Amino acid sequence: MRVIPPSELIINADGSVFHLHLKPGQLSDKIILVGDPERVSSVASRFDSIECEVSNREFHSITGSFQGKRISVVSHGIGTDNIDIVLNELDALVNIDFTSRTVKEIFTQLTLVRIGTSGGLQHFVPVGTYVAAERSIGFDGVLYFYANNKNTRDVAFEEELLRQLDWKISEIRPYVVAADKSLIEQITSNDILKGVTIAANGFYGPQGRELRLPLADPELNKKIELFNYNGAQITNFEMESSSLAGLSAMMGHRAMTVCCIIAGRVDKKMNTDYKESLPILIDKVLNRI
Ligand SMILES: O=P(O)(O)O[C@H]1O[C@H](CO)[C@@H](O)[C@H]1O
Ligand SMILES: O=c1cc[nH]c(=O)[nH]1
Repeated sequence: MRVIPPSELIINADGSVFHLHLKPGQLSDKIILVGDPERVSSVASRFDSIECEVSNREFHSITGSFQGKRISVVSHGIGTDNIDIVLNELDALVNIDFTSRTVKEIFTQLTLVRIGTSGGLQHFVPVGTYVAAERSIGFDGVLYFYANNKNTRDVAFEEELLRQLDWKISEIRPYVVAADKSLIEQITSNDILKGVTIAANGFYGPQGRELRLPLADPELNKKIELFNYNGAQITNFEMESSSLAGLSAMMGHRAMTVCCIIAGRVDKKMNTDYKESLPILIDKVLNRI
């Protein structure tokens, strides 16, 4: 059996995992992920009891009980690269024996729902809408570093994307992955829109925002808005759903992202008071996970 060396799976002196500072046993198999460390407290404020709370860098975790369900809420910060850290460490906490440093014989499946904020890309996705990423388009490259990533990707969708967007940023090839189908059904019910979400590798240029630096392809967002693949249109921008869905599928976990639209990129509207509309989405997810 392969023993994973200390430099590859880094375990802190207190027995916790390197970045998250969580110890095996402190994590539930039902996990709510959020970007903002403060949002962790907002989710946990609805818990009936708190079992543990741990914080390191942007990673803030609370495990507790909500209406008889043991749930962990973990913040991941911003970006798909952070998801690589969080997913690998969450998976290690349940599927690797920290004493023997070997992969456990019995697999534990995690259910992960990311609750985020997002920019809307269609008139039918105005500020205030809740959108689940049934499919994600990754502008990042995280998935490409893992073997057999092609088995998880929708290559036909990717090729159509390159064609319809007349893709000019040749140094990057966007990839397409699906969220867990059964989890999408469980969480969306009939009051959350199922969409196609772009996980951009930045908030400004990669989402078509031009401040001082000109864009490599100023027409890209227009083409994104017009894209249509067998009736599916691209609904929104955020920054993590692709690597979350892709890595989870490769590891055998159930994962999805649901976002509250706070920026209307088509009609240029912005809701800076989104901290009002997120609690409603948090309650929906807590009740359905
Ligand atoms: O509100 P969160 O969960 O952080 O999600 C969105 O907001 C951040 C950018 O402002 C990115 O992380 C993006 O994915
Ligand atoms: O426009 C937006 C709003 C929130 N998060 C994003 O990534 N983009």
